[in-house]
Amino acid sequence: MSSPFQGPLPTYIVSPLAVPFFGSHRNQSSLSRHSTNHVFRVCRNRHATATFGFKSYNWSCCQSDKVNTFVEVQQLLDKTPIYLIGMMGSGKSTVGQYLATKLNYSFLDTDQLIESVQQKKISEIFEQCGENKFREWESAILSKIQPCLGYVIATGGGIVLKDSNWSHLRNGIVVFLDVSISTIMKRLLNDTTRPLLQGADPQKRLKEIRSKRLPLYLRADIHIQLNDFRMEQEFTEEQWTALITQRLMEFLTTTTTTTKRS
Ligand SMILES: Nc1ncnc2c1ncn2[C@@H]1O[C@H](COP(=O)(O)OP(=O)(O)OP(=O)(O)O)[C@@H](O)[C@H]1O
Ligand SMILES: O=C(O)C1=C[C@@H](O)[C@@H](O)[C@H](O)C1
Repeated sequence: MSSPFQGPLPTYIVSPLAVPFFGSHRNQSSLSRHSTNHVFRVCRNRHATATFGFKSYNWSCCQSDKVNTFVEVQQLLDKTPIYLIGMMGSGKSTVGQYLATKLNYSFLDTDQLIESVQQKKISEIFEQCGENKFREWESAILSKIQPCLGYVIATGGGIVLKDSNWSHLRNGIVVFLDVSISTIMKRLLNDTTRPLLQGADPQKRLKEIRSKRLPLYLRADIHIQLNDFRMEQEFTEEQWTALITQRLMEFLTTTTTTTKRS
């Protein structure tokens, strides 16, 4: 595979690379990971889940507990990276930046890194180099940034396609932002930057892509689906962030278990 890293790396790529590998030094109150058998053991004993139970969640309760929740989640996370996955237009970049700020994390976006390193827009890369080359560069970027403690990482919509990418994603907590096709269509109406949607029938294409990828997206640790709330209007970035934080809290505090991750 040819490397996308030609010449000096931008400083925001270099700094995360200096971060030591995540895992072995971590203590019992956070996450420990055994990369060989893909077992992810989470020690979860810090919280009463009932307080933040998914089903009983409501926004007024969230408002009063919000500050404490962000602090608690930060402590429990102990800088564990958070990878956002999902279809193009699901809001990974938009929500990811907001989430990072709230958790006192930094933010990276694999699409932006590829564009920055290649000095080309994604649409130009697809056109001039082809999708396969883009996927190679995407994997290379992911492997370079994978030890990023304290980062929220918005990934490209197709990152889930390669099995080898999952070995990197598994270094953190993987969150699937699941947004309906109609919402994506509304958001990306007239968008010209997503090369896979430039054909005659973008809605049909989105449906095809989603049904092919859904089993892969569902490998995430946390699945957040807008329809769970039967709401028709869009969630704001702030609401998404509160929701993700609440689901992270649940993930990190549920009774101690050993969970198989495929
Ligand atoms: N919660 C939201 N409410 C309304 N619009 C949103 C929301 N989140 C994102 N958007 C809009 O949807 C579009 C796509 O969002 P964004 O680029 O964050 O998606 P993405 O998942 O990172 O997409 P890609 O994988 O293609 O990079 C943007 O125009 C953004 O402003
Ligand atoms: O879903 C996809 O395959 C893509 C999503 C975007 O994030 C970009 O990575 C690119 O447009 C391809």
